[in-house]
Amino acid sequence: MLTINNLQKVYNGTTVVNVPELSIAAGESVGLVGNNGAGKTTLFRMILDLIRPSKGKVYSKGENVAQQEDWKVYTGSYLDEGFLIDYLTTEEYFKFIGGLHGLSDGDITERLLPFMDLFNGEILNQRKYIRDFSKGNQKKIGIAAAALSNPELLILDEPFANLDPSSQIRLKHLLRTLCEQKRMTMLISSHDLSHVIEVCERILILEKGQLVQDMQTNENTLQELETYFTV
Ligand SMILES: Nc1ncnc2c1ncn2[C@@H]1O[C@H](COP(=O)(O)OP(=O)(O)OP(=O)(O)O)[C@@H](O)[C@H]1O
Repeated sequence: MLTINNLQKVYNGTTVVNVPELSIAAGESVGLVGNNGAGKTTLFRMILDLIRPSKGKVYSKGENVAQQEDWKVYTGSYLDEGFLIDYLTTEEYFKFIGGLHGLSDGDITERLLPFMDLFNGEILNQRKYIRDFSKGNQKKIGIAAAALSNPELLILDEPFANLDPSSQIRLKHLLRTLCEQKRMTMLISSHDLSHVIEVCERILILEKGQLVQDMQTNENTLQELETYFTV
């Protein structure tokens, strides 16, 4: 599904991402972990062609994301509030995103049903603009919009951050369901080691822009990660 070749990003003479090679197969759920400034968001931004690499290429289903457009149809993503449209209500925003994918109002309502637990009665029919929601609720809106089209590839940057504990647990179950039932390929970054290993079958550790570990999740992974990050 995704292939990265010799990818580098350099800012002011400092290499902040340097990934010689990475392949993510269709249907895989991959968690990206790493300390602040490790380069997770920069890597996601290059995968989504939001910033251009200093060197190297990202291929989605064999297509260079910087040169072609087809990948946009089957890719859902939410990195930050910049993905939202602040002056719309939630309903208007979902309708806008759904419209890009040819979804009817009925389709949108149906696609949002699995999110109702996560929404906790605070997202729909609130008669307020997206800019007036809390950071956590904005994140819920963004994640739901990213998943609305049932994308083959879903990319989320720190989906658990800013969510209360109940919402984190609901989101964890929801993401697992999307992986298992829809066979979505998922790439998520997280500072929450226990949540990310419960959602993802493969974990990548990024340190100073380099992928230093690539492991399949098993019963020892949490302990291994905790040991790794204990300095
Ligand atoms: N536009 C930019 N100009 C200069 N340096 C940048 C820019 N964007 C990111 N960086 C630097 O690149 C490095 C990687 O940042 P990035 O945000 O990708 O890390 P991260 O792993 O997502 O961090 P966090 O966990 O804190 O969100 C950091 O040192 C950051 O300061």
